[in-house]
Amino acid sequence: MRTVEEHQAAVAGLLAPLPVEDVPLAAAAGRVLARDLTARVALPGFDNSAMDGYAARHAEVGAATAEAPVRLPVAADLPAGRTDVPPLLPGTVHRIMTGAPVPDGADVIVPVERTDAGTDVVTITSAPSAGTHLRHAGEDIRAGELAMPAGTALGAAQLGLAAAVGYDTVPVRRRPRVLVLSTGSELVEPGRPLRPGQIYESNSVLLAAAVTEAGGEARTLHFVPDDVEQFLATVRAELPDADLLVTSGGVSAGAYEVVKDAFAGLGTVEFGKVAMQPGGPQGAGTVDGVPVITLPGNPVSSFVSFEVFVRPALRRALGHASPDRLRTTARLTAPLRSPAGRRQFLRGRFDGEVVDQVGGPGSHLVAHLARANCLVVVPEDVTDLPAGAQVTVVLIEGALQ
Ligand SMILES: Nc1nc2c(c(=O)[nH]1)N[C@H]1C(S)=C(S)[C@@H](COP(=O)(O)OP(=O)(O)OC[C@H]3O[C@@H](n4cnc5c(N)ncnc54)[C@H](O)[C@@H]3O)O[C@H]1N2
Ligand code: MOO
Ligand SMILES: [Mg+2]
Repeated sequence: MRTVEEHQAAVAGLLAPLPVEDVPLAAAAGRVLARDLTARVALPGFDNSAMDGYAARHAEVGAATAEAPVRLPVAADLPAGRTDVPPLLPGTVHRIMTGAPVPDGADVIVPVERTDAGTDVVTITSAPSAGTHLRHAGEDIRAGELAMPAGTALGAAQLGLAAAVGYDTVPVRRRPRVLVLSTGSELVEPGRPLRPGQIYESNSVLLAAAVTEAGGEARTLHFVPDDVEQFLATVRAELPDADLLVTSGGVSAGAYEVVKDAFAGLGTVEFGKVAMQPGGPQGAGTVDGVPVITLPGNPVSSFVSFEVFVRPALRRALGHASPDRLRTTARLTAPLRSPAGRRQFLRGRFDGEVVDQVGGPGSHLVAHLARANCLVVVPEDVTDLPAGAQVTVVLIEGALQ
């Protein structure tokens, strides 16, 4: 039996880093920076005002009070965007807006609230200390400095920074094209009538969403019954254009294990057990040179297997600096038991401090899975944990990451 780490390594080894492409910023949310990005300009690009008010010399306005105000002529008006900024001559102020360049000679911005807002002559009734409300060129980042290293996940803030330092496109790795194919003669398309013994097919949509969430491009093939010919015909038609095929079902010990049977004499897919629960039966390898990962069919097994094996491999291929989910520790609200020799990935609800187990260990408990926001990891050598014990939790809900 393989360890979780051994199978993770086998799966990760199937997927090479994807080619790099330049993508417009507006289309780059959720992508991963493939190369270091250096700042093309400093931020701020020039000394500028943090407030609407008056650029002044502190020596001339610092003593102003309501009883003894300072009155000075307004020599220039500096809206944001003004590119020709005259220097500040002694005995004058410039009216200035937030973001406008600070004129040479000014060493303080007096906010408009501390004045009578005059446009020709201004009366200043108090002034902040020297240097106040000035934003200095390069204090955020200097030109030529590393803005973001390769591997940075591009969210809102990161894309904002890329634009602010002068990029209209970013180099990112191509999204992996992932085929999703579920198997099972009991499966029926959701929305159709069910006959006794049939169930709605749910792994396709679950796995495709997981692929998308991991940064891949999912292509869902219509599920097939436990029929080797039909399975292989479907796979063969689509495989050449894919970076990865993920299947669900048909890999255990039954008489109709379609995935196992179909790949038995084909390619390099090896089937075996991994010391974990759920997600025991697994397979991985290549078919016609294309990586194939075969997940067990129980919905919770499929989900957990994707989390543990497929997601990190996809994120590595995408160049993510952090292929793993956020994990932390939590205290159990109730005792739990776990089989020896297998790492358990129980479903839990974590509130930032303690974790409740959600449902039992059964890998068919899909309603309970949907209520969980974390996986509770119980190591292979731990069989009993009392209430209050510290456990590792892996956060699986977007909102908590
Ligand atoms: N004798 C043994 N039986 C089983 C073993 C074992 O070691 N010895 N392992 C069990 C474990 S653990 C798992 S997990 C499952 C894995 O089975 P398969 O990968 O072969 O999957 P199936 O048999 O096709 O289905 C299992 C289960 O999941 C339901 N299912 C499958 N696909 C879907 C889908 N697309 N949408 C919704 N539900 C699906 C299916 O109806 C079955 O109930 O094997 C155990 N058995
Ligand atoms: O491995 Mo199965 O995935 O325990 O239910
Ligand atoms: Mg089976």
